[in-house]
Amino acid sequence: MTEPADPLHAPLRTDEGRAGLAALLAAPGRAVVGLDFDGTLAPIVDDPADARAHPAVRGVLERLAPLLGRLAVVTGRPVEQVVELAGVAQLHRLEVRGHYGLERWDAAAGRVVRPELPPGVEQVRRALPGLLLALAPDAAVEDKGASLAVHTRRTPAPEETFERLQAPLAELAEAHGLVVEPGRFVLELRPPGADKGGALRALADELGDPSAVVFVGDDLGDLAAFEAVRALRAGGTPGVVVCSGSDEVPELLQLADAVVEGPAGVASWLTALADALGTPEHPNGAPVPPA
Ligand SMILES: O=P(O)(O)OC[C@H]1O[C@H](O[C@H]2O[C@H](CO)[C@@H](O)[C@H](O)[C@H]2O)[C@H](O)[C@@H](O)[C@@H]1O
Repeated sequence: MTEPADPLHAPLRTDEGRAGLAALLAAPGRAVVGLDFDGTLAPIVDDPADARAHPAVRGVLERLAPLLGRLAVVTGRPVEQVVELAGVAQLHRLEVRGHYGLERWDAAAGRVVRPELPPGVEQVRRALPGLLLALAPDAAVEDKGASLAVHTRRTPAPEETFERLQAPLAELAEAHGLVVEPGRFVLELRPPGADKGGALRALADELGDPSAVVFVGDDLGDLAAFEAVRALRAGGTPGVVVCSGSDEVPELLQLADAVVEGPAGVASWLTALADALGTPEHPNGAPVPPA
């Protein structure tokens, strides 16, 4: 496939999205950019432990972080895991919000800030093996500390197993004060009270009067952030919603201002953004790497 002439603007198909990008380019130092991890920065793989950021991601985050008001990975994973899988441990000014905004990396203190977990997490941890043994013994549990994710991708019938587990896992979660977060062949039982929309709004509030708010995501758990961008737009803050497109979550495609082709497309779009911010109109542009 040939690259579009203007890879930054070409994917945008709405006037609101174009206005959001223009506002970001006009004042990048007051812009917020939030990025999901799995399926957006990292290609989807069968085993969550094998997920790694697309090879171009670390470099482009390094270029963008000093140019933007806030650049953050907003993920359903624990903070430390994403810092490791994205290879961004030393990355100055990159923020990471984990567990759908429940926890955050405090770079200054060098530690993760997280609230005390509700007892329901431990109760579900104990009850889950018995329930899965009866209903879907080949489903895999990813214990994320603050939540338990049940994956069906590696079962012989991923979709069917996912559907079979939906109601019983919702009941189990509810009985212990948790909620179910559905995703790409995953049902995650997690504490209530946080979502990616809240995490994105918190980043915008902390910055104060952002010039633009952008979110890039691929999955149902990103919808709250998509909605937050729309709500901010309704309140007068320009914004852009970008979907990392996949056949697995077609419902997101119509909800975005731009659709790019998975994590490779996201990396190219972010690179085009970094390139645009590195032009003479933006004297604070990215440093030129040594030859
Ligand atoms: O908010 P995210 O950063 O997108 O995290 C959401 C879930 O992503 C992971 O699962 C997904 O990616 C796996 C690795 O590619 C894949 O095997 C799985 O099918 C996907 O659902 C992660 O394992 C979950 O814990 C996250 O909640």
